[in-house]
Amino acid sequence: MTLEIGHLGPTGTYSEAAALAYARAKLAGVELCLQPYPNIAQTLKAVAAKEVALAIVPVENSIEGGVTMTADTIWQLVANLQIQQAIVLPIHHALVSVAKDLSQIETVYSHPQALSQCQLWLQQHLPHAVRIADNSTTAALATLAANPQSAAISSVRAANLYELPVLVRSINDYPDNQTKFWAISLQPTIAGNCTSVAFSLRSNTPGGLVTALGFFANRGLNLSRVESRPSKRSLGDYLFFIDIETDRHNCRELKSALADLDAYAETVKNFGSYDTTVIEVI
Ligand SMILES: O=C(O)C(=O)C[C@]1(C(=O)O)C=C[C@@H](O)C=C1
Repeated sequence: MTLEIGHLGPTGTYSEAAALAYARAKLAGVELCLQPYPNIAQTLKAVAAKEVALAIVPVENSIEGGVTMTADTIWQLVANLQIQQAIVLPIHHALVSVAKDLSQIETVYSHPQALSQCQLWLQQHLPHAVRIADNSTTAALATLAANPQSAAISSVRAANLYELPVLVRSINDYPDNQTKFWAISLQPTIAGNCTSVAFSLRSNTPGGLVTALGFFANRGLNLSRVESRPSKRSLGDYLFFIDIETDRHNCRELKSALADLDAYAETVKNFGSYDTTVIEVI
């Protein structure tokens, strides 16, 4: 049987590299069919619509923080998306271009996350180049061969796939650049060292968030991430995304904390419990 895995395309993205790393670590012997999608929202919608069995999407970067399209889309989709695994990938950006040197480059294309992760380098080395946000780090690569005034921020792996020269290697502003991806499907997940939940509150009142987080603190459950996103209903109204450290010794506490949160919050979405695989080299 072939397993269809959706990821941000076109081919060569870090999301595709994460999908391949996940498959090597967890799906040995399974026949794969990788499906590139034009953006992260469409990748997640493809799992919800059962077009693909699994999607690999970026969640959080060590320099730039949360990938907002992923958080917003998993909250909005009615389907009960479940995280099967987190995959942490090292991210080493390169400047890819057929230009002879930097002085020829007028435009730099990339995903907004990658442009932000290299902003100090761009400011120092290409202060006059126009930065153009694209759907992915590889979206512009097919156009670069004929265009020496343009460059893209991409991986060396992607440059090789598109047979393009790497003009400068390792241009991210901080060398320890990592992005966490989630492998998401409709399969329920109940065990793992992290549980991800999102919730909205009934009203914006003093102590509302403290009360919600207290359900976990009072039971000795540690949170490893708290992130807020606008609810998009009104200015100052937020959704909260939390990651809870879990193991087989605290599942009773987790269950009762989630029951309290369910009763207290307006809407709660539980994206499941899962483990993390850290990839050293891609
Ligand atoms: O554009 C890509 O190559 C992606 O897979 C997306 C993405 C992201 O959204 O964070 C993934 C990893 C890097 O942090 C930069 C871009």
